[in-house]
Amino acid sequence: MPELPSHASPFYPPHPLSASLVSKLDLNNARSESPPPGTLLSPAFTPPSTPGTDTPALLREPKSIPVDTTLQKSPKLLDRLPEVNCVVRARIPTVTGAEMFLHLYQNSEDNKEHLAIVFGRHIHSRSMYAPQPGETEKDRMTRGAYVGRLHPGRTSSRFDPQDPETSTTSAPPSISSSASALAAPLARIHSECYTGETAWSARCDCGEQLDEAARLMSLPSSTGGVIVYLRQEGRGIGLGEKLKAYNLQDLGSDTVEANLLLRHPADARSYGLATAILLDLGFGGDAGIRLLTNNPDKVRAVEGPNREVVVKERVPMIPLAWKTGGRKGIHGTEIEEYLRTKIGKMGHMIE
Ligand SMILES: Nc1nc2c(ncn2[C@@H]2O[C@H](COP(=O)(O)OP(=O)(O)OP(=O)(O)O)[C@@H](O)[C@H]2O)c(=O)[nH]1
Repeated sequence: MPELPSHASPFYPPHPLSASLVSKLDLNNARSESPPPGTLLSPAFTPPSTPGTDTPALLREPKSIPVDTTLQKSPKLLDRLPEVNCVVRARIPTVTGAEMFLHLYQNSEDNKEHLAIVFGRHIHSRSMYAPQPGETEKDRMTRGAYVGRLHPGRTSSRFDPQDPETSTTSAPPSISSSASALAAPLARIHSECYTGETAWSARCDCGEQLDEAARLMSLPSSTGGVIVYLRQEGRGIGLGEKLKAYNLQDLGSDTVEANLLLRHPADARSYGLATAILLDLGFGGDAGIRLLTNNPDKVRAVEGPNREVVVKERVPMIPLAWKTGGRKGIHGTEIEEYLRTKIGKMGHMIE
């Protein structure tokens, strides 16, 4: 096996045929005179909105409610936060035109790929920027540990002569040192929902909430923010068990009863990983965050055992159908029942 750079994947060494294939197909210079047939179009060219449907084009900052969690009964939290390490980061131009940086984390608790979806170039992961032994500048840029923007020919991860913002600093700016960070930054802790975010389910509003969080964090007036995307599908019970819960719901149970019938807690999630990721991204300390949620348990739990992160304000996530008087958003008996159970049995604060 040839010597590979430290960033090379252990599983996929470059295939000798790949270079000749690229030149044969002339992929780098592909220019088509006529549009490609519909059958060849990537889904990326078809409807850009996620199953949550689009949210209204309001350019206002969201309304938020001051929060004082010291008055709240503390939920059961781990004594210590888990360790997290951002192993790779990349810029993603999105279908709405906004740009975000996807951060992929490893952690000391499980083997899942938890993510942080970061809006704003001033928000940086500390673990990502820490130097690694023996790495080259190319290695650093390949794993995403650079300031500013990558472009062909760039040689330094720390300075970019083409970008004055990077040329005078050796460390990435932090969110707290950013002059524009007057309002507490927005944060959402989002739990994975394959059905609602990918498979067009109208049983829940998860896809819609993800869209709305991203929209708010990319408003021109926004100071940016982060969506911590935790892989705790089905409120922590996993997709297989959630699908069983759906069948029990079709047989007459609500979402809480279905979990209990399957011998799971009503909600099996925890948020220590989210707290640790927020800290890694510089969201700790008294400056606080504005948390996008309706879930009262989440508000205190996200702060961590010693209030390492402070939730200053809560931004309610109002279902789009309610906000638009039924003109947009998800409709149906299932979503109504789902929201009714969240309010009635789980105490969600959906005004
Ligand atoms: N067990 C179970 N999980 C569900 C069901 N519908 C959605 N989920 C999961 O619920 C999680 C989202 O939680 P919600 O209760 O909708 O909202 P929340 O995160 O507690 O609160 P918000 O921050 O206000 O969104 C995701 O992991 C979904 O996969 C269901 O019928 N049963």
